[in-house]
Amino acid sequence: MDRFIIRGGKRLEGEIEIAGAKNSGLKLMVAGLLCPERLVLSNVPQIADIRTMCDLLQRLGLTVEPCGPRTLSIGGEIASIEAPYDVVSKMRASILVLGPLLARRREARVSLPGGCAIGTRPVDLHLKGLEVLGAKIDLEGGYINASAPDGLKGGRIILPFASVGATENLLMAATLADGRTEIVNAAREPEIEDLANCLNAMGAKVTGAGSGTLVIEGVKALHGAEYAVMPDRIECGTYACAAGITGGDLLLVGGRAQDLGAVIRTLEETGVQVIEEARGLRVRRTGPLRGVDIVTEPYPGFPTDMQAQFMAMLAVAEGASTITETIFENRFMHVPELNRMGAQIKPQGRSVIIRGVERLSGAPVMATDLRASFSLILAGLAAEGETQLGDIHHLDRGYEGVDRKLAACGADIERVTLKD
Ligand SMILES: CC(=O)N[C@H]1[C@@H](OP(=O)(O)OP(=O)(O)OC[C@H]2O[C@@H](n3ccc(=O)[nH]c3=O)[C@H](O)[C@@H]2O)O[C@H](CO)[C@@H](O)[C@@H]1O
Ligand SMILES: C=C(OP(=O)(O)O)C(=O)O
Repeated sequence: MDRFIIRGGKRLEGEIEIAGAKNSGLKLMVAGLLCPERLVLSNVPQIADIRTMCDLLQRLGLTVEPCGPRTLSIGGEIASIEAPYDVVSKMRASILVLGPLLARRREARVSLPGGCAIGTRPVDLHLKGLEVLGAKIDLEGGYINASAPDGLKGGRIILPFASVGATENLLMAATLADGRTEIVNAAREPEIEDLANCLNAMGAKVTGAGSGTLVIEGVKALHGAEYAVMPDRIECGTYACAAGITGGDLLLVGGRAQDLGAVIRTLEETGVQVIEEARGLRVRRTGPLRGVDIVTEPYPGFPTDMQAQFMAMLAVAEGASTITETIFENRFMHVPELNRMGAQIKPQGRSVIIRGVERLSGAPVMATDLRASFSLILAGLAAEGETQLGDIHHLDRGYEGVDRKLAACGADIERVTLKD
């Protein structure tokens, strides 16, 4: 079991290369199911979730091969329509194979993903939307059995909540449906636009990405394409918090302000400067950190995936802050761990009240999910003394080379492997 040992108190300065987005790359890989020709994806991050998706696509019969630095070639025929429990339980994004399998093979058997550390995370909106497109769905033995013997038919789907995953599943399914599909109240996250652009490069007819209403004119077949995964806006926001909490100065190479509006506004409110440069975003802090109030919302609001990282930063800001989490019902698992490091954070229902403290102190802490893990690293970077972070497999799911990237900018962090 690996863990990180962080000795805090170092100011970060230098450059960090932002990787391709986990939350886009995974979906673009799934799009490879929509045609037998090669989909060549570049700027794919080197993280555990991408390896899990390689495994799942291979189990479905596709060939997934590296063909250059950070480049994957995906192709071949679907040989199995079953996404088994052991993969889906590792990574919830596996549910996204449901729509493409139905579109291509007219049947699919996908394990129900179940909840995780941040919430119950049902998939009812995915299933209801596929029913509008003509699929018949049965749940049995923990599996979704779906079929559309006459093929999927275009339809008008109104999502009661702008779910990212449901939008992506339905969008992919609709590309090969017969006729026109409209997805109303579609999610507007930049990753949806990335997926729509990739699907269009494969011959799909998708318009309206980013507007809240997606219109998809079904086509008979898609073809191979080459596409570059967008930069990871959450990784970029996370390292921006590392500059903020350490009073540092980082150039986040490849970071794009266009995807980070609410995050940048909030950084500036806390006293962290963000400057767009030709190669990316420069983030620095020279004055004090100030408390702010944050409410997580669907894009273009403040992202839930940045909530834990801001909480670490606000734990050492001047004055009081509040954070209200509206997307997931249980995304405060990092609170007790931050409090063990000396933070003063009080949960109250869906909100927390944070009273900024002058300093945190290093402690052994455990990660509970991906972003919570990084909030503990951020706290460790600012704390006095040594922080030991265990359970870092959560972090490996979505962040590439954390110790390498941080150490290159002056952090005292090492990854150690403990023998049992
Ligand atoms: C792999 C990936 O891209 N993950 C992201 C994706 O997750 P994911 O696609 O799971 O997020 P959703 O937008 O679907 O979920 C948001 C909320 O809607 C609820 N819901 C969702 C679907 C459904 O059928 N029924 C239902 O009730 C969920 O339980 C959750 O409370 O978007 C989230 C919200 O920006 C991000 O935090 C995740 O990092
Ligand atoms: C919640 C996240 O991912 P997932 O949906 O894969 O659990 C995340 O990226 O913060």
